[in-house]
Amino acid sequence: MTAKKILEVKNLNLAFNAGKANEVKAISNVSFDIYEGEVFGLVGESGSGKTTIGRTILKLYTPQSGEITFEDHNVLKMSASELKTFRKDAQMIFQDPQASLNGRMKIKDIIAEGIDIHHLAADKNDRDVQVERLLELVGLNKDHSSRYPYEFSGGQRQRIGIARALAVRPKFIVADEPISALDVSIQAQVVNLMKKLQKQEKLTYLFIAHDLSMVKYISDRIGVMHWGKILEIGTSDEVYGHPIHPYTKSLLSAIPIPDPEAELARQPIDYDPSIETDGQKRTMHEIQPGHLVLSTDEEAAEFMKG
Ligand SMILES: Nc1ncnc2c1ncn2[C@@H]1O[C@H](COP(=O)(O)OP(=O)(O)OP(=O)(O)O)[C@@H](O)[C@H]1O
Repeated sequence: MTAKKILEVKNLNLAFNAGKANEVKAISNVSFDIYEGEVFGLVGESGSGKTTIGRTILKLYTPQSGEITFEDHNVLKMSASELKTFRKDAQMIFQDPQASLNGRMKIKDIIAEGIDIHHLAADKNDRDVQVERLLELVGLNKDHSSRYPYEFSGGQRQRIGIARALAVRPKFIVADEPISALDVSIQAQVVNLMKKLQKQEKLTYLFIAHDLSMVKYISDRIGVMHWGKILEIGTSDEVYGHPIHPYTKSLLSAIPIPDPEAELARQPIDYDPSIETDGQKRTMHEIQPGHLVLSTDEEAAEFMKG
């Protein structure tokens, strides 16, 4: 991992329907950084705010407060030309490849949409060549470029979604639960492909997932979310090997173990969320180098002893 930050998120707050009776505080004071060339995994149960963070970073939602910096540019205050570059550099891979591909468009036109918008092809032939290269890159047959999405399986459609994201040669990708809609049998293939492409194309990912084993496998560092807050951040090995926050401990204790004997002995740990609702002020404390936990000063001192 290089030391240069590609993305900095500071004190981000976002509420849907702000000020109304149905207000939902989706992100509360969230801060984290992503370094160039790393995979940062965001895990947490459904509704914890993962998708909202991903979409806010890509400027699809506007937060009430906070800062987002991408390659030293303030994302929330970009000029039109900065925004155009940002829209090329930062891409998204969606959860449901079925819903995210326009069924009436040929694969080659879906993949080349960004190439056309950003004028990245010299001519029609160059466009075709680029699409063929992308199809091969994601493990699909280049002769299938004139087919339609319905002619492909779920896993193949997600490969098309990946090719579409890569077409504009991005630097950063928000992958929002890219495998959750796929058959378990092909989830690993798609994650392996994403991992290979990340290395090969020197990409940085924000990888959103609630499947903890996949996120551990692909991520360099992990942020654990609950109720709109990031509770713990650390390297995958640290967070999985030495979880500190009671919520992370509980989350990890719920993962089934493939070994039958170990599975029988597994003790799920209950979580008492009063640690989040007692009204005390909590900030991120570095308990171990690079391993941060949302806590009061007293809790942090206890965690450090532990
Ligand atoms: N457009 C919206 N309008 C109102 N509330 C929303 C909207 N989008 C999300 N929410 C709410 O914001 C909270 C966070 O949702 P979000 O989708 O970010 O969670 P998530 O962790 O990504 O969940 P999932 O894994 O189910 O996608 C939830 O309470 C959700 O109901």
